[in-house]
Amino acid sequence: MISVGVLGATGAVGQRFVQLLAGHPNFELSVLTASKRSAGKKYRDAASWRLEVPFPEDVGDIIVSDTTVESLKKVDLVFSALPADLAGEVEMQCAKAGIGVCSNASTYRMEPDVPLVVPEVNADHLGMIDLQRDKGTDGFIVTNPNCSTIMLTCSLAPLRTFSFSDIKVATMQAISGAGFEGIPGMAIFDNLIPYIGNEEEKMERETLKIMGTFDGAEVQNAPFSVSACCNRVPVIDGHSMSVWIDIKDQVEKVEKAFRTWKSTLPDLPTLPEKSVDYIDLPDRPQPRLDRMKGKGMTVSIGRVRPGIRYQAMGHNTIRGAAGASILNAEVICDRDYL
Ligand SMILES: NC(=O)C1=CN([C@@H]2O[C@H](COP(=O)(O)OP(=O)(O)OC[C@H]3O[C@@H](n4cnc5c(N)ncnc54)[C@H](OP(=O)(O)O)[C@@H]3O)[C@@H](O)[C@H]2O)C=CC1
Ligand SMILES: N[C@@H](CC(=O)OP(=O)(O)O)C(=O)O
Repeated sequence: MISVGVLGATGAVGQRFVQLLAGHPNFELSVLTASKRSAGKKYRDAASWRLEVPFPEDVGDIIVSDTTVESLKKVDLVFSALPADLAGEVEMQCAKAGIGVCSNASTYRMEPDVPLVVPEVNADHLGMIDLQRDKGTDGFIVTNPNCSTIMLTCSLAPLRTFSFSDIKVATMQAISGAGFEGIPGMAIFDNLIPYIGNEEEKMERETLKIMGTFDGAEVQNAPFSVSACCNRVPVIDGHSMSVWIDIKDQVEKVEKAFRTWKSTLPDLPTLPEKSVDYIDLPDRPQPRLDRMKGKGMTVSIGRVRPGIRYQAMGHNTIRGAAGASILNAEVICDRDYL
């Protein structure tokens, strides 16, 4: 078993990590960190448990630690669910201390030697870990993308064999994406907020890095353009998006690609049977009905129409955050980087 820690374990993504890691066949949860407000308390008292699944009693007595590298001496790998403005320093200290870091935070995503990985799309970018090691880092930092970017890039994986140059996307994002204390009920109930700070820019730049080619030294960005409009809607979990991609006159072939595409990854505990699932119904995918498909790791696709236009949806704190990071870690172990 590999001993692991979760940074920011009491938050919306942190609780998902704890849920998904409790009982994981390869990772043993041994350290949970949060702010000074929570440090020193038992996890069951520090985390106000807000997920729809029962609290994992086995980890309830772990004493929450301060988020410092000293607290993490007994772990080999940490999953980071820290706010981006706090993640940078401690993640780098961990990597330098020989600990592997799989991070949700946006801090290092665009660094040239940091892999930004959706394993079904660009697992080969993990080769950037060698670049970090060449510079003397004993551990590593591997990041997963912004939650909406993960849904978009998963949906693009089956379309790589087509020729296209322009993608437009309009998102409808769940409120859990802003964290537990992120959006007051009075702001979102009976409403839509047509702005999520920096989200459009992140979707536009991260997609090009993920879909780009890594030659062993650097990533050449993908040669297409992405234009995003991001909206917050009163859904608890599940980011939806309408996508326009300039593939001409090939509706049936695109639909077939969505139905038949399979990733080439080996069997891994968090890899769903279908990373992309095409639903042949006129009013799907819907967050409430489809977000838990593949234990929350499947991106559902529907409504392929001429243009090409289609709809995509996935669970933002599982496929879009904690589950994505755990899958990255499983691939990292499978490739002997840890
Ligand atoms: N929510 C989502 O869908 C996604 C989130 N992310 C990213 O994941 C990260 C976490 O987001 P989310 O879980 O939503 O955020 P939350 O606000 O729900 O949780 C924040 C966590 O960070 C801890 N924390 C806050 N301040 C400090 C501090 N000064 N020192 C140490 N720990 C601190 C909190 O601990 P305490 O309880 O003690 O305050 C809590 O555990 C962010 O970087 C976010 O951008 C990425 C993809 C999707
Ligand atoms: N901004 C996303 C969640 C998030 O935190 O993304 P990022 O990790 O890119 O900041 C949302 O609100 O749904």
